[in-house]
Amino acid sequence: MATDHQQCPVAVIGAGVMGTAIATTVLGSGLPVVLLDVGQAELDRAERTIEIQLRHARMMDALPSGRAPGRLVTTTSSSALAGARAVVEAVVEHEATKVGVLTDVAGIVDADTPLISNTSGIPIDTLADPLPRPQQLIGTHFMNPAYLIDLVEVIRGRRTDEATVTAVTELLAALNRRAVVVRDSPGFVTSRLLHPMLNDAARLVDEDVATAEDVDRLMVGCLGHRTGPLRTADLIGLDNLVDSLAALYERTGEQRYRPCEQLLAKVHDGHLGQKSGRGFYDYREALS
Ligand SMILES: NC(=O)c1ccc[n+]([C@@H]2O[C@H](COP(=O)([O-])OP(=O)(O)OC[C@H]3O[C@@H](n4cnc5c(N)ncnc54)[C@H](O)[C@@H]3O)[C@@H](O)[C@H]2O)c1
Repeated sequence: MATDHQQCPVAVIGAGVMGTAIATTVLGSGLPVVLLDVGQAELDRAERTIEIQLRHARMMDALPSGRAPGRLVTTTSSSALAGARAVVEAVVEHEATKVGVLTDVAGIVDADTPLISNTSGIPIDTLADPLPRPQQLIGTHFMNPAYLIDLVEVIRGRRTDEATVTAVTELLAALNRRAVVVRDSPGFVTSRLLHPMLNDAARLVDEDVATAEDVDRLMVGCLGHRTGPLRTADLIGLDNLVDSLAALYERTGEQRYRPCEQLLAKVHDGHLGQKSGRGFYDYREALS
């Protein structure tokens, strides 16, 4: 009997900030997920976080209504991804790691399975280059928190084919997500605009022009930002922000992308933002 591909799980690789939130979005839409990470501890934490995020998403009316959550399977073995409907790669923002993961999974899933990277800014064409089927790679830049934000930046690589674009926009529609499709370029649209702004905000604190609180208060109160750039940086994860800026700097040579000392020092000290309990702000009480 032929398998109905729509009923097959969505594979999510990487159970960090984004992989967990993407898994919540898919599960909350009633679709099954197989979530892979290299560490069991990350998977255990993700399972607990998904429970909380599902409740939060329902409270905020952010997911399709009237659907029972899909089934979650967690694994450290990539062979468990065989038969996936689509693969979403959400591992760290390092080109070699992403290419390794995508190459491995391309050899495991069916030949027509779309491969999706959630990279913040590494060009899709660069990631596609070493793959056996580069036409099946596409970028979906889910924003954080993915289970609350219904718009997704979709990046069509130079070689991404029409079937992949269609399969991925259909999948996003099943998640009640709207897509804006853009062309490939370092940082695409959102990271190219947002990341240097976050870097500059950290630089202002570095130069003692203003405190983190005052930078954010000005951006919220005067310019209508929702939370301010430094709270946003803490939400993203300062390690990921540094990696994303470094990836953009490496590809463009533009100084505005060079991670500033303030960010590098915080990452060096393990102050990664919300996920570690401290960043520009202190979250330890909320986490305890
Ligand atoms: N954090 C954000 O706000 C945000 C927003 C949009 C896009 N992104 C992008 O999403 C991706 C993931 O970012 P994140 O913030 O979730 O990172 P993270 O550091 O929170 O999580 C990364 C996860 O990947 C896992 N991992 C590393 N190597 C792996 C491998 N070989 N196989 C399987 N798992 C592996 C790690 O154990 C970790 O759990 C990055 O490309 C990032 O740039 C992040």
